[in-house]
Amino acid sequence: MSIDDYIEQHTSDQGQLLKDLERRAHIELMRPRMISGHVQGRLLKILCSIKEPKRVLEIGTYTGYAALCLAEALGEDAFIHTLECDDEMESFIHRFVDQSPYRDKIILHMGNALDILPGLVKQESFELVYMDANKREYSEYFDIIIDHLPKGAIILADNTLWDGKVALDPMPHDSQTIAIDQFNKKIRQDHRVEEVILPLRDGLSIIRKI
Ligand SMILES: C[S@@+](CC[C@H](N)C(=O)[O-])C[C@H]1O[C@@H](n2cnc3c(N)ncnc32)[C@H](O)[C@@H]1O
Repeated sequence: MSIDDYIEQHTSDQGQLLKDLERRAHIELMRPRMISGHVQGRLLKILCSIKEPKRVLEIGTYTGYAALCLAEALGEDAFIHTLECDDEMESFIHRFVDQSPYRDKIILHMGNALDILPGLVKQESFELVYMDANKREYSEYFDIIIDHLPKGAIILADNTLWDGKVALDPMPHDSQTIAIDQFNKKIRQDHRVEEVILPLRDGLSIIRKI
Protein backbone atom coordinates (compact mmCIF):
# COMPACT_ATOMS: atom_id res chain seq x y z
CA MET A 1 0.00 0.00 0.00
CA SER A 2 1.37 3.47 -0.82
CA ILE A 3 1.59 6.12 1.89
CA ASP A 4 -1.04 8.14 -0.03
CA ASP A 5 -3.45 5.17 0.05
CA TYR A 6 -2.76 4.74 3.76
CA ILE A 7 -3.49 8.44 4.42
CA GLU A 8 -6.73 8.22 2.37
CA GLN A 9 -7.89 5.16 4.30
CA HIS A 10 -7.23 6.76 7.68
CA THR A 11 -8.85 10.13 6.95
CA SER A 12 -12.51 10.88 7.77
CA ASP A 13 -15.05 10.14 5.08
CA GLN A 14 -16.01 13.02 2.75
CA GLY A 15 -19.64 11.97 2.30
CA GLN A 16 -21.61 10.86 -0.77
CA LEU A 17 -22.20 14.30 -2.36
CA LEU A 18 -18.47 15.07 -2.58
CA LYS A 19 -17.74 11.54 -3.87
CA ASP A 20 -20.39 12.02 -6.58
CA LEU A 21 -18.98 15.45 -7.44
CA GLU A 22 -15.46 14.03 -7.87
CA ARG A 23 -16.74 11.13 -9.98
CA ARG A 24 -18.75 13.44 -12.30
CA ALA A 25 -15.75 15.81 -12.54
CA HIS A 26 -13.55 12.92 -13.74
CA ILE A 27 -16.16 12.00 -16.38
CA GLU A 28 -17.17 15.49 -17.54
CA LEU A 29 -14.31 17.93 -16.94
CA MET A 30 -10.92 18.46 -18.52
CA ARG A 31 -8.86 19.00 -15.37
CA PRO A 32 -10.41 17.10 -12.44
CA ARG A 33 -7.03 17.00 -10.69
CA MET A 34 -7.53 20.67 -9.83
CA ILE A 35 -10.06 19.61 -7.17
CA SER A 36 -8.59 19.73 -3.66
CA GLY A 37 -9.80 16.18 -3.06
CA HIS A 38 -10.57 13.97 -0.10
CA VAL A 39 -7.56 14.49 2.20
CA GLN A 40 -7.00 18.20 1.58
CA GLY A 41 -10.75 18.78 1.74
CA ARG A 42 -10.91 17.21 5.20
CA LEU A 43 -7.94 19.33 6.27
CA LEU A 44 -9.73 22.48 5.06
CA LYS A 45 -12.80 21.50 7.05
CA ILE A 46 -10.79 20.87 10.23
CA LEU A 47 -8.79 24.11 9.92
CA CYS A 48 -12.03 26.00 9.36
CA SER A 49 -13.58 24.34 12.44
CA ILE A 50 -10.57 25.38 14.53
CA LYS A 51 -10.59 28.97 13.26
CA GLU A 52 -14.39 29.43 13.52
CA PRO A 53 -14.47 32.29 10.98
CA LYS A 54 -17.60 34.30 10.25
CA ARG A 55 -16.40 35.06 6.74
CA VAL A 56 -14.34 32.80 4.47
CA LEU A 57 -12.98 33.74 1.04
CA GLU A 58 -12.08 31.22 -1.63
CA ILE A 59 -10.26 32.45 -4.75
CA GLY A 60 -10.84 29.81 -7.46
CA THR A 61 -14.05 27.76 -7.06
CA TYR A 62 -13.71 25.34 -10.01
CA THR A 63 -16.35 22.68 -9.13
CA GLY A 64 -17.23 23.99 -5.65
CA TYR A 65 -15.57 21.00 -3.94
CA ALA A 66 -13.44 22.99 -1.47
CA ALA A 67 -16.21 25.53 -0.88
CA LEU A 68 -18.47 22.65 0.16
CA CYS A 69 -15.78 21.30 2.53
CA LEU A 70 -15.24 24.71 4.14
CA ALA A 71 -18.98 25.37 4.37
CA GLU A 72 -19.43 22.17 6.42
CA ALA A 73 -17.45 23.77 9.25
CA LEU A 74 -19.25 27.12 9.31
CA GLY A 75 -21.40 28.10 12.26
CA GLU A 76 -24.47 30.29 12.41
CA ASP A 77 -24.19 33.61 10.50
CA ALA A 78 -20.99 32.42 8.83
CA PHE A 79 -20.58 32.44 5.04
CA ILE A 80 -18.05 31.62 2.35
CA HIS A 81 -17.62 33.88 -0.67
CA THR A 82 -16.10 31.95 -3.56
CA LEU A 83 -14.80 33.46 -6.83
CA GLU A 84 -14.66 31.79 -10.25
CA CYS A 85 -13.89 33.34 -13.65
CA ASP A 86 -14.76 30.38 -15.88
CA ASP A 87 -18.43 30.80 -16.95
CA GLU A 88 -18.54 27.20 -18.12
CA MET A 89 -18.20 25.99 -14.52
CA GLU A 90 -21.27 27.80 -13.23
CA SER A 91 -23.86 25.09 -13.97
CA PHE A 92 -21.59 22.32 -12.62
CA ILE A 93 -21.05 24.30 -9.40
CA HIS A 94 -24.80 24.85 -8.93
CA ARG A 95 -25.62 21.22 -9.69
CA PHE A 96 -23.71 20.09 -6.59
CA VAL A 97 -23.85 23.12 -4.28
CA ASP A 98 -27.65 23.26 -4.62
CA GLN A 99 -27.93 19.68 -3.30
CA SER A 100 -25.89 20.46 -0.20
CA PRO A 101 -27.40 21.25 3.20
CA TYR A 102 -24.77 24.04 3.33
CA ARG A 103 -25.89 25.69 0.06
CA ASP A 104 -27.14 28.85 1.84
CA LYS A 105 -23.66 29.40 3.27
CA ILE A 106 -21.98 29.58 -0.14
CA ILE A 107 -22.00 32.86 -2.08
CA LEU A 108 -20.68 32.39 -5.61
CA HIS A 109 -19.22 35.34 -7.52
CA MET A 110 -18.65 34.71 -11.22
CA GLY A 111 -15.90 36.94 -12.63
CA ASN A 112 -12.22 37.74 -12.43
CA ALA A 113 -10.88 37.77 -8.86
CA LEU A 114 -8.63 40.72 -9.71
CA ASP A 115 -11.77 42.77 -10.47
CA ILE A 116 -13.95 41.44 -7.63
CA LEU A 117 -11.49 41.32 -4.73
CA PRO A 118 -10.82 45.07 -4.23
CA GLY A 119 -14.51 45.75 -3.52
CA LEU A 120 -15.23 42.52 -1.65
CA VAL A 121 -12.41 42.88 0.89
CA LYS A 122 -13.71 46.35 1.80
CA GLN A 123 -17.21 44.96 2.45
CA GLU A 124 -16.30 41.83 4.42
CA SER A 125 -13.76 40.96 7.11
CA PHE A 126 -12.32 37.61 6.02
CA GLU A 127 -10.72 35.55 8.77
CA LEU A 128 -9.90 32.60 6.52
CA VAL A 129 -8.84 32.71 2.86
CA TYR A 130 -8.26 29.76 0.54
CA MET A 131 -6.12 30.95 -2.38
CA ASP A 132 -6.39 28.46 -5.23
CA ALA A 133 -6.82 30.28 -8.56
CA ASN A 134 -4.21 31.43 -11.13
CA LYS A 135 -0.75 30.67 -9.72
CA ARG A 136 0.75 33.63 -11.63
CA GLU A 137 -1.60 35.97 -9.76
CA TYR A 138 -1.00 34.80 -6.16
CA SER A 139 1.17 37.83 -5.35
CA GLU A 140 -1.52 40.18 -6.68
CA TYR A 141 -4.29 38.48 -4.66
CA PHE A 142 -2.09 38.77 -1.57
CA ASP A 143 -1.37 42.47 -2.16
CA ILE A 144 -5.05 43.26 -2.67
CA ILE A 145 -6.31 41.47 0.45
CA ILE A 146 -3.60 41.62 3.12
CA ASP A 147 -4.24 45.08 4.58
CA HIS A 148 -7.98 44.39 4.79
CA LEU A 149 -7.67 41.13 6.75
CA PRO A 150 -8.02 41.22 10.54
CA LYS A 151 -5.07 40.30 12.76
CA GLY A 152 -4.88 36.51 13.13
CA ALA A 153 -6.49 35.88 9.73
CA ILE A 154 -5.24 32.77 7.97
CA ILE A 155 -4.48 32.49 4.25
CA LEU A 156 -4.17 28.94 2.92
CA ALA A 157 -2.34 29.07 -0.43
CA ASP A 158 -2.47 25.89 -2.48
CA ASN A 159 0.12 24.44 -4.86
CA THR A 160 3.03 26.38 -3.38
CA LEU A 161 5.51 23.56 -4.09
CA TRP A 162 4.24 23.10 -7.66
CA ASP A 163 5.13 19.42 -7.95
CA GLY A 164 8.50 20.14 -6.32
CA LYS A 165 9.56 22.29 -9.28
CA VAL A 166 10.19 25.38 -7.09
CA ALA A 167 13.13 23.55 -5.45
CA LEU A 168 14.78 22.23 -8.64
CA ASP A 169 18.24 23.45 -9.51
CA PRO A 170 18.20 24.95 -12.08
CA MET A 171 14.58 25.97 -11.66
CA PRO A 172 12.37 25.41 -14.71
CA HIS A 173 11.75 28.54 -16.78
CA ASP A 174 7.98 28.17 -16.89
CA SER A 175 6.05 31.20 -15.70
CA GLN A 176 3.96 29.32 -13.13
CA THR A 177 6.97 27.87 -11.30
CA ILE A 178 8.71 31.25 -11.34
CA ALA A 179 5.60 33.05 -10.06
CA ILE A 180 5.05 30.58 -7.21
CA ASP A 181 8.71 30.76 -6.18
CA GLN A 182 8.49 34.58 -6.19
CA PHE A 183 5.30 34.38 -4.12
CA ASN A 184 6.94 32.06 -1.56
CA LYS A 185 9.97 34.38 -1.30
CA LYS A 186 7.78 37.48 -1.00
CA ILE A 187 5.71 35.92 1.81
CA ARG A 188 8.87 34.84 3.65
CA GLN A 189 10.11 38.45 3.64
CA ASP A 190 6.81 40.10 4.58
CA HIS A 191 6.84 41.12 8.26
CA ARG A 192 3.03 41.34 8.40
CA VAL A 193 2.75 37.53 8.26
CA GLU A 194 4.26 34.29 9.54
CA GLU A 195 4.09 31.17 7.40
CA VAL A 196 4.83 27.49 6.98
CA ILE A 197 4.65 25.34 3.85
CA LEU A 198 3.12 21.91 4.44
CA PRO A 199 4.33 19.23 1.98
CA LEU A 200 0.75 18.03 1.50
CA ARG A 201 -0.11 17.10 -2.11
CA ASP A 202 1.27 19.98 -4.18
CA GLY A 203 2.26 22.10 -1.16
CA LEU A 204 -0.11 24.05 1.08
CA SER A 205 1.11 27.28 2.70
CA ILE A 206 -0.41 28.39 5.95
CA ILE A 207 0.09 32.15 6.21
CA ARG A 208 -1.05 33.98 9.37
CA LYS A 209 -1.41 37.75 9.65
CA ILE A 210 0.36 38.93 12.82
C1 LIG B 1 -7.34 24.76 -8.85
S1 LIG B 1 -8.90 25.29 -9.39
C2 LIG B 1 -9.78 25.55 -7.89
C3 LIG B 1 -10.12 24.29 -7.17
C4 LIG B 1 -11.00 24.48 -5.96
N1 LIG B 1 -10.50 25.52 -5.10
C5 LIG B 1 -11.04 23.18 -5.18
O1 LIG B 1 -10.22 23.02 -4.30
O2 LIG B 1 -11.85 22.31 -5.45
C6 LIG B 1 -8.58 26.92 -9.93
C7 LIG B 1 -9.80 27.69 -10.44
O3 LIG B 1 -9.48 29.09 -10.42
C8 LIG B 1 -10.11 29.71 -11.50
N2 LIG B 1 -9.41 30.98 -11.75
C9 LIG B 1 -8.19 31.17 -12.31
N3 LIG B 1 -7.88 32.48 -12.35
C10 LIG B 1 -8.94 33.14 -11.80
C11 LIG B 1 -9.24 34.50 -11.57
N4 LIG B 1 -8.37 35.48 -11.89
N5 LIG B 1 -10.43 34.81 -11.01
C12 LIG B 1 -11.31 33.85 -10.67
N6 LIG B 1 -11.09 32.54 -10.85
C13 LIG B 1 -9.92 32.18 -11.41
C14 LIG B 1 -9.99 28.69 -12.63
O4 LIG B 1 -10.95 28.95 -13.64
C15 LIG B 1 -10.20 27.38 -11.88
O5 LIG B 1 -11.53 26.97 -11.94
